[in-house]
Amino acid sequence: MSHSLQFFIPSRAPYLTLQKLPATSSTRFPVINFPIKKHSLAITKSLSSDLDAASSQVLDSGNGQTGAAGVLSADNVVAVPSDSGAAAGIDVDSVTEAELKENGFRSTRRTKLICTIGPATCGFEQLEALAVGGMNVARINMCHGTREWHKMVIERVRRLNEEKGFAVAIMMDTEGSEIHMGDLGGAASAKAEDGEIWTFSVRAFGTPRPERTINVNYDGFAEDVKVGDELLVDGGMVRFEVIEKIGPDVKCRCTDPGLLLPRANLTFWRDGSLVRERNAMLPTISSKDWLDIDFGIAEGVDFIAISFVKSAEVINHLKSYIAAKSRGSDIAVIAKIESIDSLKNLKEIILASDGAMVARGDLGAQIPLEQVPSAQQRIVQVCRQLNKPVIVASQLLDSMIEYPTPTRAEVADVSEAVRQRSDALMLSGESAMGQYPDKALAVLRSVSVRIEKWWREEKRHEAMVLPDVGTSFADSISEEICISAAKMANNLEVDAIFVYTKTGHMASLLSRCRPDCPIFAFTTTTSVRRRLNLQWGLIPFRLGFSDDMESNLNKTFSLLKARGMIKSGDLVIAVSDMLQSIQVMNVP
Ligand SMILES: Nc1ncnc2c1ncn2[C@@H]1O[C@H](COP(=O)(O)OP(=O)(O)OP(=O)(O)O)[C@@H](O)[C@H]1O
Ligand SMILES: CC(=O)C(=O)O
Ligand SMILES: [K+]
Ligand SMILES: [Mg+2]
Repeated sequence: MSHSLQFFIPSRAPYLTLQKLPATSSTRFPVINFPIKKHSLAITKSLSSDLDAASSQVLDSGNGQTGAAGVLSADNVVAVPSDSGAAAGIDVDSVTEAELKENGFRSTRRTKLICTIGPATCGFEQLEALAVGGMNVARINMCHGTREWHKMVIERVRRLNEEKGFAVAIMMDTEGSEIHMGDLGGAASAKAEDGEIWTFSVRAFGTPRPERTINVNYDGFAEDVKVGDELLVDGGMVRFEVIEKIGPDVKCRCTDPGLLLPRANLTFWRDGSLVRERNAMLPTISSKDWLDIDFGIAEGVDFIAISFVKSAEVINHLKSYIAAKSRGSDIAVIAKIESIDSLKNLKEIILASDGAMVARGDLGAQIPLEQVPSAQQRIVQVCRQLNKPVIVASQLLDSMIEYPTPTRAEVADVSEAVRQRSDALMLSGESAMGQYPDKALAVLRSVSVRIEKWWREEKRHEAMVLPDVGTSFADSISEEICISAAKMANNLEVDAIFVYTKTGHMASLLSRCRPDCPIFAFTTTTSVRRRLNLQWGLIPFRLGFSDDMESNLNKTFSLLKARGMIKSGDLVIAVSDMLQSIQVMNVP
């Protein structure tokens, strides 16, 4: 039985027709017992076949989606030659593969994990252990380390991806030009004791650094502070009171002792509020940041995270700079929300960006700590509504820098970020210089999987209204398709949603709906695949596909079945951004 429906489409989209799928589709992919079979609609965009039909037949899967029971060791990871055997051209990391085989679709982790790379994790084997443990994105912080060191880390992550089939993305995080201390002349830390007098100065001190002296990067420092001000290091980890100013030198008495770390952030407070005199005029992107950004573009990093964003203009400026400098490449810009100004201009900053980070470390030094949780919730919500990935960062498992188990409060904090359905969680010091980077990652992984499962079982999804984010009618169609597909997936309890997407946009629209099942995102380039690895619920694969959905599905089914990653009878919903349709089918 073949039906054809003609729909009147307004003249703004004359190329759209709405038709029923040919009977062959449902014959090939029988949708047993589901009325949807008979009403499977396809909205066909006839100008869509710009696909490279000859694109490669390689299939890569996402990495490290380890389930609750999915304990995998590094030696499980095998590089599969891409020209081997029946399932020709499959190249897949064994972490995802083993997980799908052993635990099925439902147990895959939806929340993505970011690890800051530092001295504790920069070796090839250490990076590999993180990838096996579920790292989706490796972050390098330009506040620390040399150019050579950053280059080495990028090369190692790349090699890991090439040799083992991972899709670990690289995020470069700029230093920004807020006020911070110097690098302590090479010392790892310095201890400030109660009542000690320290000198903070814009003067650069020689080596060895004189006792109890700290260099400050902001020229206006001595002019802007006043006697009686409170000086907070890293948002209050150590506190000083300003007692005297002598030219460029500011003498301070330690009132809350603690460890000073290299390049720690400095804020000063007067009468209970943050002082932002001329430092409010500091550029968001310093001259050093621009050099780092050039380096990031040249190295082809996947994300550039901009520290201390104050307005949307700086994001727009950077995006056009990247577009001019790196024609064709698509580096995503992540706005770090860590200042009062960024909270004030939140919506427009997020609209201009490709994603945002709740950078709670510095944010907690700029607003009262008790306001950080509500700010986090607001940022996560705005990002979800505007369809931008959001990262919750800093101090998630801070005690694990020193101890092998987290505190109960830390587990509760991680759970809350997962329950808010943020896209990604980030480790900072825990993975950069802590003693238990793998254990910290394992805690993020197991808490994520557990809380996601609990939340699905409870079916306590916030009924979030997802506003239109696109600007064209075609965009609205994509959004409606994704919202409907996600809803159908929940109601029909399907095993997975498949999305065929060249730019990744349809995949992100599906991710925004936070459906109960995982989303297999098939895309043609490794760079889009890596970028999708930041987004909630997406398992990104690279696959050469054509504009013929039936052959794409056939190919995908046989490739995945040959690897044991799906099986006959699994119920799947498929959407694509070429043929705009929703298909429901059992795997043949
Ligand atoms: N590349 C590196 N080399 C040495 N130490 C590093 C490196 N990256 C991070 N660290 C250490 O890990 C700690 C936490 O890392 P993190 O990236 O959170 O830095 P941060 O200084 O707190 O700045 P930010 O506000 O940008 O996050 C740092 O304070 C530093 O001691
Ligand atoms: C990550 C970061 O920059 C912060 O929390 O301040
Ligand atoms: K930074
Ligand atoms: Mg910060």
